Amino acid sequence: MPTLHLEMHPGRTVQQKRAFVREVTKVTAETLACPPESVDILISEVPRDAWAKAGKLLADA
Ligand SMILES: O=C(O)/C=C/C=C(\O)C(=O)O
Repeated sequence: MPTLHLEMHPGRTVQQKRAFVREVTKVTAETLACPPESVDILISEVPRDAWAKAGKLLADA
């Protein structure tokens, strides 16, 4: 089964996440030719003080 992982900062509403998983599931099922029921999406919310880029925490940028 396709399993998609999304890592992003906290702050999106549940409505935004609901719309995201609905649309991404639809596109995944169409493009990968699999049933929507087989598509899992895991959303992880990583705060800016736990995410670094180029050696710097995003919270410090
Ligand atoms: O990596 C960055 O500079 C920005 C990442 C942004 C997100 O993950 C987000 O908007 O959730």
